[in-house]
Amino acid sequence: EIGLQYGADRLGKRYDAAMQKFRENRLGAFIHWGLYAIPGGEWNGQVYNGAAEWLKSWAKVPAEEWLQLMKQWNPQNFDAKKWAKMAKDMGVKYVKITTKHHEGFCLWPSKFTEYTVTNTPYKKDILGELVKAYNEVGIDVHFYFSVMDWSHPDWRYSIKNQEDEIAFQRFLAFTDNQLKELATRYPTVKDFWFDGTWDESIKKNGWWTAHAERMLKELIPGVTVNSRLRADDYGKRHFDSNGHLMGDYESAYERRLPDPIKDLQVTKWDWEACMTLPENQWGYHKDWSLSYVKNPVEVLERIVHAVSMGGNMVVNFGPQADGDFRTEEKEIAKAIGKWMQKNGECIYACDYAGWEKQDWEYYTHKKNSVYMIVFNRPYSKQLTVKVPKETQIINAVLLNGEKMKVTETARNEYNVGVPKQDFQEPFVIKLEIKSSKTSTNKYQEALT
Ligand SMILES: Cc1ccc([C@@H]2N[C@@H](C)[C@@H](O)[C@H]2O)cc1
Repeated sequence: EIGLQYGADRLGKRYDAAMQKFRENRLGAFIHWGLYAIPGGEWNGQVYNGAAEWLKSWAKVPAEEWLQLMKQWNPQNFDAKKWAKMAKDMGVKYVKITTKHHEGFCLWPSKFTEYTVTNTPYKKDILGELVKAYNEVGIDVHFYFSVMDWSHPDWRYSIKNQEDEIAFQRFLAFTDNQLKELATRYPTVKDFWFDGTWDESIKKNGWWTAHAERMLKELIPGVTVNSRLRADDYGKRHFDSNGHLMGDYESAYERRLPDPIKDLQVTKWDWEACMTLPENQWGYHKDWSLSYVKNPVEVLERIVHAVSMGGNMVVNFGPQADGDFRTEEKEIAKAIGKWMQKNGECIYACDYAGWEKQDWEYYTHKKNSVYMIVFNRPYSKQLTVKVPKETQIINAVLLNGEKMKVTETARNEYNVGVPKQDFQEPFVIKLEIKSSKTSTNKYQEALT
C-alpha cells in the first residue's frame, strides 16, 4: 500500500449506533428545492429538457441574473408539517434536503453569503422548519451540500495560476464556514451528502475533503459523510489510491444500480443509491411529459434491488416554487407508503442474503429470516430457491400469514409455491431457515 495523508480514515464498515441507524433506515427521500423550482425548466420562453436544477447552465444565464429569482422566492403553500406527514406516510426513515445546490442559494439564513432565504420575500429559515418538522415525526434529516457554488466569485473549476490558488483557498474557507454553520445551527442532522466535488480544483485539494469530514465528525459525533466528498492525496475519488472506500458509504449510484450478479462487491461496504421519478429531473420541471416517469412498482423494484444488495435507496422529490408537491409525486409517495405499510419488514433493517438471485427477483435477510420479494409471478406457479450449502428452509409464509408449499427439488434446491390470489402487486414470502449439517446423499450428480 502507498502512504496517504488524505486517504480512507477507517477500513471496513462502521458498526456504531449512528451508522447502524443509517443502515437500518434503508429507505429515504431526497428533496431538491431551490430557485430552479421557479422557472421549472423554462427560460425566456424556451423549455429545456435537461435536468431543471441545471437550467442556469443549459440557458447560459449569468449568476447575477439567475439570482434575481430570489425576488420571487415566496412559497406561500409551504407547510413543513405537511411535508413531514407526506414523508411519514410514504414510510421513509430519513429525508435528504438540498441546503445549497450548485446555484448557491441557501435554504438557511447563512451569514457568509447574501444569497439566502433571509433576503427573499419569504424571509424565514426553511431548513430550520424542515429539520424540526421531520425530527418531530421521528424522521432523520440528512443535508445535501453542493461544494461547487456558481454564485461565488472565488469558485474555480481548475487551478491555472497563483490567482486561482488564492481565490480557491478563500472559497474553501467560505465553505468551511457554511459547514460549521450548518453543523452548529442544526445539531440533530445525521448525515452530510456532498455533491459538486468532481472538478480539478477539488481533486487538487484532497487535504480539504479529508479536513471537512474530520471537522464535521468533531462537531457532530456519529454524523455520516458520503464518499463523493472525498479525494485523496492524488485526486483519487470515492476509493483512495489503495482501493479503500473513503467516507462512511459509497455514493456513486445515482440513477443507476449495481448488477445483482456481476457487482456483488458492493455487499462488502455500505452504500446508498438515489433515483429520480422522471428519467433525469431532480428539481421541479413543469413538463414531465418530456421523459418516462416511473410507476410505483418500478420505484419499489429499485428500492428492493438496493436493499437486496445491502444498500439504501433515496427517492427524489422536486417541490414546486409555491411549496406544494405536484400530484404525480404525491400519488407515488402514497402508493409506496401503502406497500411499505404491508411489507416494510422486508426492507427496514434488512440486508444482503447472499443467495443466488432468481428471475422472480429479490431476497433480503434479517436475523434468521430470508424474505422473497416477488416482482415476476412465474407461469410454472413455482418459485425456484437455491440455498447455500447446509441451509434448510423450515417454512414459508406470506406476510399475511398464509402458508406456502415448500418442495425440495434437488440438492440445495426448493420450489416455493405462489399464493393462489394474484395481488396485482409485488408480494413477500418470509422463509424461516436453519443451517443443517446433515447432507443426505440421495442426490446423484450426472457423470458426463
Ligand atoms: C452531471 C451531473 C452533475 C450534477 C448532478 C446533481 N447530482 C444529483 C444528486 C442532483 O443534485 C444533480 O443536480 C447530476 C449530474
